[in-house]
Amino acid sequence: MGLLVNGKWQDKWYDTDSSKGEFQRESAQLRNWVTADGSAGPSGREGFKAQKGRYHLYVSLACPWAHRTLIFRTLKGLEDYIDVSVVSPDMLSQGWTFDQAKGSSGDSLFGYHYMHQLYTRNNPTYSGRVTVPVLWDKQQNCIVSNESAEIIRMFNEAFNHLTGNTLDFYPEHLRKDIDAINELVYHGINNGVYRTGFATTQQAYEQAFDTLFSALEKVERRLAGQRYLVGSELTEADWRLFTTLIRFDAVYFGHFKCNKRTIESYDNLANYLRDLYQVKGVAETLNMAHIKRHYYFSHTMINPTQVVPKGPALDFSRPHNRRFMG
Ligand SMILES: N[C@@H](CCC(=O)N[C@@H](CS)C(=O)NCC(=O)O)C(=O)O
Repeated sequence: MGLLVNGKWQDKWYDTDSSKGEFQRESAQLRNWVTADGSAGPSGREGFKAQKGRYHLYVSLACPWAHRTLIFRTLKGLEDYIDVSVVSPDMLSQGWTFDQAKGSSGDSLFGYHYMHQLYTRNNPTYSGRVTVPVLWDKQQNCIVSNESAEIIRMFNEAFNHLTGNTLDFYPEHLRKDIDAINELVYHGINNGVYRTGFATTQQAYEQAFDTLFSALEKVERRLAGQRYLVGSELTEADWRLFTTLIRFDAVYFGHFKCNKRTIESYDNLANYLRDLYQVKGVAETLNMAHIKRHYYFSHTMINPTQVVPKGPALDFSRPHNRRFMG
């Protein structure tokens, strides 16, 4: 695990000394947008027009942020438009690798060994963490974006005129509600599990833990009266929550010490999770072996033996009770 400093790779764990043991996530730096006509998006520069075969998505199947982009690629029918390379679940001294002997598909564009090579191809003096997902532009030979929250918005609409798929997970009339629930879910839950698991003082851990479970309990109550987070329509807010929930009992509960309750023990959350998992195409985006291997094997400061647990037994294909809800 490490980062680039002026284009040079350094093997370094997160610094929590200067923040009283708190894990602070670095903001994504590469923020251009693919748009239908190539005009600039909400940030970054213009010149990234939606075209078949032009963009390549780099993901880890273990990573909840990358998982969002894979789900959107599937739900928006983009498989033939955007191809994918998958890194190995092990993220050790060189960061993400394309080790085919260890579960990676290989880097199908450049045959690189390491993800950091892609970042320095984009910018030879890059400084920052080398994260997935990454959306790459084959035409301009550069990174479009390394921010999953924005990549899913691009997938949601930029290619509609090419694919004819007009499913909308960020509809105009629900945007305010979606933005509001995203805030709670991001800080409390998506990033909350990391803040809990990567805390290096008791106080930072307990604070993150309490924030996490209070957010989960809020969501549990909300889901008592409605099928999805903002009502009866399935939106991006649900998919953003889903990728954390699906990893929770297998990884965050034990490895990140998020162990007040399992998701299985919350009636609404457990049924809701199965409901989302059973949406057509979604189960195929889940790779529990990569998930467990990544966290337990890569975070050697949390789990120095690198032993990966066999359990728990989980079955997300069991029936759920949410079909007839409003
Ligand atoms: N803001 C980014 C965060 C992505 C992220 O943190 N990905 C993790 C994998 S789960 C990563 O690549 N971490 C490597 C590191 O922090 O060095 C996004 O949502 O796209």
